[in-house]
Amino acid sequence: MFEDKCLLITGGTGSFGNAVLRRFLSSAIREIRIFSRDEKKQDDQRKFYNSDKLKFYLGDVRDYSSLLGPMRGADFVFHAAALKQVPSCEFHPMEAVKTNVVGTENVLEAAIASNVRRIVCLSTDKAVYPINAMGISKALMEKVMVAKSRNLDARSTVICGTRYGNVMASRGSVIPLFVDQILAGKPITITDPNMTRFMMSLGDAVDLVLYAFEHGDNGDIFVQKAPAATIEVLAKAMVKVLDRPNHPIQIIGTRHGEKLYETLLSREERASAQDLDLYYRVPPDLRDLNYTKFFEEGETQISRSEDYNSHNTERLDVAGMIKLLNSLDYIRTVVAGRTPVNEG
Ligand SMILES: O=c1ccn([C@@H]2O[C@H](COP(=O)(O)OP(=O)(O)O[C@H]3O[C@H](CO)[C@@H](O)[C@H](O)[C@H]3O)[C@@H](O)[C@H]2O)c(=O)[nH]1
Repeated sequence: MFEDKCLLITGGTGSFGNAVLRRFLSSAIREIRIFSRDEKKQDDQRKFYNSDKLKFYLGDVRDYSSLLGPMRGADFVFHAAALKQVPSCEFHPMEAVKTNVVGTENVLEAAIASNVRRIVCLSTDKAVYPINAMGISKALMEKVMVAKSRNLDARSTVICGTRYGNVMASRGSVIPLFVDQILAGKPITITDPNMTRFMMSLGDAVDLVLYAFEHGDNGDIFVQKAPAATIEVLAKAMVKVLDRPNHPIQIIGTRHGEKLYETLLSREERASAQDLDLYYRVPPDLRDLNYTKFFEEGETQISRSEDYNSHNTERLDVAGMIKLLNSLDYIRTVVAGRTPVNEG
């Protein structure tokens, strides 16, 4: 579907943008536009990929006018630009609102005005039952996405979204941290041994977004069914994979804004979601804008439903976690004694 087409990636210098480039640059796509505010990272990308298909646009999603040039003539948009660090959003919540909420509205308005055919917005499991400013701003981003998609004619523009969980071995995340601790001979720091997280690779995340591009209707949100593991299982698997079975483990307690488990689908969403084997598709709430039904009609199906979270999904044991870790390029590189490059 991307043959001879132009794709714009907002936040294109991030881990997701790079994963898309690795997947797409040798395809029949005509042009990939990278939109970001990071001049230095754009320069690095330009040198690293050295491809005529790549075009760079400096700008910020907060600035509507900076989006107009790159949108003109684009067929598809991946909207990946976001503030996604939990602590920084916690301390600067309005910055999260400006980038994640207002920025998304700007991207969608600019895309609609330019007749972009399909837009996929990236969200996170932290947007479901959110407890921190990052998750709250992403939840609102999803609402903006669904509201904007409401009156669109699908023959001109389709806007949909994806949510994914922790990307294994992404920059700054727990797997590279544990590797550094093990290699430096320092104890592995575990927050809470019983805390669970979904385990997805960067490749899974790209597959999910591509699926949304091909199959999404206006307002849909797609979620990948993923296994989960406790942090204790992850730590035990890591010391085995790195062949340090007796490495010390220290429990440090839960960090600020952190949940015991993450949720990919709320109870309501799971009740209405379409099960697509590998994925769930959550259709938009299309109740009429008159609001009457909102107050008068409940749904018994929701009362019987349960959310989809990292506590009740398929649970990996140590052997299963080891297998998954060994499938990551990052881990294979570490085990081979070479300098690893993060998955994202
Ligand atoms: O020293 C540590 C650090 C983390 N963890 C646990 O490991 C899991 C995953 O942690 P991490 O890889 O830091 O991911 P999250 O905190 O879930 O979220 C990270 O990944 C998100 C998605 O990319 C970003 O939005 C967040 O800012 C970033 O903190 C959690 O259960 C943590 O409690 C530990 O046990 N010990």
